[in-house]
Amino acid sequence: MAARIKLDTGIKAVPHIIDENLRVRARELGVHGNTSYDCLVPSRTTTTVLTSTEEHSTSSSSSSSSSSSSSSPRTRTNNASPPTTTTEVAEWRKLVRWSKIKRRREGGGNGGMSDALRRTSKVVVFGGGSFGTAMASVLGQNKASLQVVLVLRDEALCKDINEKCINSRYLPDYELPPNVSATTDIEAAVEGAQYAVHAVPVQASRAFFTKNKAHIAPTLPIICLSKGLEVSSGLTMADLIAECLGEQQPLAIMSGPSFAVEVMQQKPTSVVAASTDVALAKTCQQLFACPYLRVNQSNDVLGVEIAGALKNVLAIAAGIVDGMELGHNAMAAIVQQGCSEIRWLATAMGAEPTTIFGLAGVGDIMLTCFVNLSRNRTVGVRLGKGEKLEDILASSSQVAEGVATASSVLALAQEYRVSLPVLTAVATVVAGKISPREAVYEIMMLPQIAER
Ligand SMILES: NC(=O)C1=CN([C@@H]2O[C@H](COP(=O)(O)OP(=O)(O)OC[C@H]3O[C@@H](n4cnc5c(N)ncnc54)[C@H](O)[C@@H]3O)[C@@H](O)[C@H]2O)C=CC1
Ligand SMILES: O=C(CO)COP(=O)(O)O
Repeated sequence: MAARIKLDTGIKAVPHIIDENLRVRARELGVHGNTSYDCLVPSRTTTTVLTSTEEHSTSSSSSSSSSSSSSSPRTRTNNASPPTTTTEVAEWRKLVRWSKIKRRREGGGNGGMSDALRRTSKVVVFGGGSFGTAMASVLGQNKASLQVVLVLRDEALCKDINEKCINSRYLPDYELPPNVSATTDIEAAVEGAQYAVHAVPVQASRAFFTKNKAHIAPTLPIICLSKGLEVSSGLTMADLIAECLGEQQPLAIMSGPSFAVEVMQQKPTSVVAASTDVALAKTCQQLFACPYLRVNQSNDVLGVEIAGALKNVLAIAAGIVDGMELGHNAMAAIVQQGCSEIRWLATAMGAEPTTIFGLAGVGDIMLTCFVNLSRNRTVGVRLGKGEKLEDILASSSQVAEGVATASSVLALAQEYRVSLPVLTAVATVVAGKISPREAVYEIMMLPQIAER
């Protein structure tokens, strides 16, 4: 008997990751008669439980005959009686039991300490702005004996962090764990570090790596949090890091909907760690995951990076719509169009469409486009209200990566021959060539098209 897996909890690959130990354990738990333990995962429609034979015959009949609608899973679900409370509770318990077994086996994340965390004694964090500080704080909390060292440029801020356990410039309301410290001495900071977390803004990253290359061992894995494209080259952070430090540098990109302040408040958050090195992506999961932070894993580095960079540009568009008080219909239309444009460009570049629907894509797009905590959205709101970009940027001490990234998007659109009306409009507004009002008018006047 095999339940269809529909639940979107980030554990979609459940049948593949349940190994023999879990099969044995599942038998102990009284899950009978299965060669597959898919049944440990509840289906969204709890009534659609097909046997392997039924499932096979259903799929073959639907491929051979389109007229036999009575045998389609949809019809059968509709005809089935509604689930009883008992069924739901039983299904829920199966999920919880599966989760407990899995956690006990792997450790970390939601309880015990993971292997990666156990064998790590020091992590260095490049950049102590809001996000570098927030993620350093997660690491510090995950293991009390872990040394977490922030590399900053400002001695006074280092003193503050070391003496008061507070980053008074970026996150003044939150206390940092005592094992998080700060220094301006990168050489001392990287000494003995097993991982480096990079949270310097994209446009400052080349200068940072070029200046400090001599101190960064070619084997030191870099876990990059920065989201954007370098203006001068159009490069993603993965390409920029490879260019600055060499192709051999181990690298993972972490991205997804994660406001620094909510991470500090320990509010439930999910991100994705992408690397071509599966072991490194898993290490990111093990280092950062905790009861309030889920870390999915991916090997689509390009997709995660393009989605993370472009969502900041789209957030400026969403902000403009709000600043101009164009209404909810306009907001939904512009954000949907932006999602399509990001998918068109990313897939033309070789990214997986599923990544665009994942945490780094639609997940972060929803957060950044709809929530006022976003600095990129705030830039858009103020542009939409008629403020000048120079004044907006001058009044903020924090980075809004979408402003710089916008111009790189146009070069990519030309290179990959993809038309991106909304993202192009943002780039042109940011460049001061048209007003937000003109941009909106022209977007509305574009020819009517088929959806794709
Ligand atoms: N703040 C957030 O909620 C999130 C931010 N991010 C990304 O993380 C990256 C960093 O963002 P934040 O920490 O928010 O930025 P921030 O503006 O709060 O801080 C930037 C940090 O980088 C340092 N920095 C700036 N220029 C530098 C240079 N030339 N050399 C060395 N250090 C330099 C600053 O001193 C500061 O410590 C960005 O790419 C952002 O998109 C990603 C997820 C969430
Ligand atoms: O990337 C972010 C949240 O995931 C932060 O977005 P902003 O840089 O727009 O604040």
